[in-house]
Amino acid sequence: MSAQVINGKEIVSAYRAEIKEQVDALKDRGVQPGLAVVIVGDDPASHVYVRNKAKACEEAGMHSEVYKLPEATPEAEVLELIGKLNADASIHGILVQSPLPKHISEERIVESIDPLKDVDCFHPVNVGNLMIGKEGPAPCTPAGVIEILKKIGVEIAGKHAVVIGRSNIVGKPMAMLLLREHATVTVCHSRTQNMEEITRQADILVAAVGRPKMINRSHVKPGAVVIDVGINRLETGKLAGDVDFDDVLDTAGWITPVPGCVGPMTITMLLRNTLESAQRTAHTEAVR
Ligand SMILES: Nc1nc(=O)c2c([nH]1)NC[C@@H]1CN(c3ccc(C(=O)N[C@@H](CCC(=O)O)C(=O)O)cc3)C=[N+]21
Repeated sequence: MSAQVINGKEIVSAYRAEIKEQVDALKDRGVQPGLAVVIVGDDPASHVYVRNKAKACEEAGMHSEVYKLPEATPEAEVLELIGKLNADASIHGILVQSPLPKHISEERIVESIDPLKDVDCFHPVNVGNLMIGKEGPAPCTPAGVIEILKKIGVEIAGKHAVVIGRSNIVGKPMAMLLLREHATVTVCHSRTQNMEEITRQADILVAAVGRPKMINRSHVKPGAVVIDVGINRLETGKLAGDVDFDDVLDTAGWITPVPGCVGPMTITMLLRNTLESAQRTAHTEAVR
């Protein structure tokens, strides 16, 4: 038996159509959601992603601004720009693309963003709110994974979900969102012993390691849902996930392709977070 390959394109386009409807409804009330993306330096991959984000915004009827700053920009200048964007009523979401040049502190940058405009959900206030289950944004990649699981109709509650990776942007918030959905959650990482034994217990396996094709059939329980968060550019120029897709195909029950699933879904969640931020602003203004 072969796994069902999750149709990312279909899920993404349906989701974005729903977002666009809500954007149109908000525009009728005089508010156009706006996203500002700040990119410092000239990492080619970052520029591709930033272009994709701006394009997705425009297609959804949102306003988008991209600030491309040279590699040598002093941190103070980036902070000044963020200060302006924080105060700009036409901007509801601010995203500072990582990685940043070494002379700039990611921590100071993230903490300077107004938590209400933090559509990445990287600000400590939003990370804390996520931990205690408060309303607000969720980080785009893990939020996208949850939406994918819901769209294919797999039950999360009570299932064993194993997350491989413990980064602040994917692994940790992923575990938290799965817990919110009532999964039993295990987090594996580079120091985990007998990892295959653990991952083979997973009903839902999320790979967020950042190493191409590391996960193969020996890690996967027959019939498991395998979600591949990895986006690794190979020397050939091709993209590879963290999962060895061909090897796992006959074992998994469901599997996400790379490219074409978690990546575009991440951008879709960025649109959702920006929309919701704009909706909250519109609501606050209406009740004032
Ligand atoms: N502050 C910040 N927030 C981020 O969300 C953020 C970031 N910095 N830095 C970089 C990573 C990476 N990331 C991707 C988003 C979409 C695709 C995507 O759409 N990928 C396509 C392929 C695109 C291609 O061909 O390269 C796909 O998987 O099908 C990839 C990567 C967001 N990131």
